Amino acid sequence: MKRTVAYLGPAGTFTHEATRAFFPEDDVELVEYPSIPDVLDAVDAGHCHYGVVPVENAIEGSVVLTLDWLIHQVDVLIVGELVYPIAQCLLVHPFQAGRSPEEWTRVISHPQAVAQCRLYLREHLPGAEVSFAESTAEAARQVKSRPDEAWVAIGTRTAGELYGLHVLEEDVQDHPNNFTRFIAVGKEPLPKRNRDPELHKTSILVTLPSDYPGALHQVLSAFAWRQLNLCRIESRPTKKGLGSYHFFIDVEKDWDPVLMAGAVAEIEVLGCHVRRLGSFPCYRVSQGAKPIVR
Ligand SMILES: O=C(O)C(=O)Cc1ccccc1
Repeated sequence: MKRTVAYLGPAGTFTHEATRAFFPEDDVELVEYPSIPDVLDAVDAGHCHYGVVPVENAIEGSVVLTLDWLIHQVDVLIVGELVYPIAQCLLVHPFQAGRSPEEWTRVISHPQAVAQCRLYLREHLPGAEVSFAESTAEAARQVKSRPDEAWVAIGTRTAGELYGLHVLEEDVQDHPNNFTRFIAVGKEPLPKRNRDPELHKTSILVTLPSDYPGALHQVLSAFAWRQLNLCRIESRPTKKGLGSYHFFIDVEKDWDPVLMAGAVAEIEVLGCHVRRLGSFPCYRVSQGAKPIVR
């Protein structure tokens, strides 16, 4: 039976490219979903074996919809990570391609993509109104559906090819070295893979019992004295009141019954609630690599 993988679609999103790079095998069927919550729900409900969503971008930071949906709405494991290069392109309908910069009336994209190009848009398309779409390829589809409008989508070169749009400009993000971290989620860990990962990580979600001086310091020291390297810590509101947070903590270590289990047990003794989000292999695609979407 083919394994199914849900991704933030439609075809031609950055997530689509990242999903293909993470699952290049022929016996994997990719299934598009229109939003990040739809991908996570599809995996949680057992409609797909795995799902891929963006979680963090080098310019814009966390994709908070992904983090919050993981915390509050679904019970899935993080089973893998892929860091993928992001080159934002301006895509326009071929009928409109001859316009000058001040004539574009609307820019459409996913909020993360818009945020990665804020300086560029202020300088080069100041007259354009911004509107948001659930994904970059959805924005491309909207531009394609209105040949009479001077609209611009921000997205992948692949979307330009798939939807027959003209690539007006490439690499319009405000900073070079633009990468997004994508996670693969599932109900079960991935079977052993034949590609060696760059490293393994463990993600946990820690909720402090109450706020007292040094509470977070105590949590962090459980990792520090075991020489466990933390590569990310991110707080999100518990939604129960201002000043109350969950902490996402990524540790550069696969799960093990001594060091990792010991650190988690120590944090639990402090009265914290700890949810294990997964231990997983991490991969990276370098800048300039050709997408393998098909
Ligand atoms: O995958 C996409 O195309 C998205 O719309 C989400 C996104 C946006 C910008 C960078 C990475 C992922």
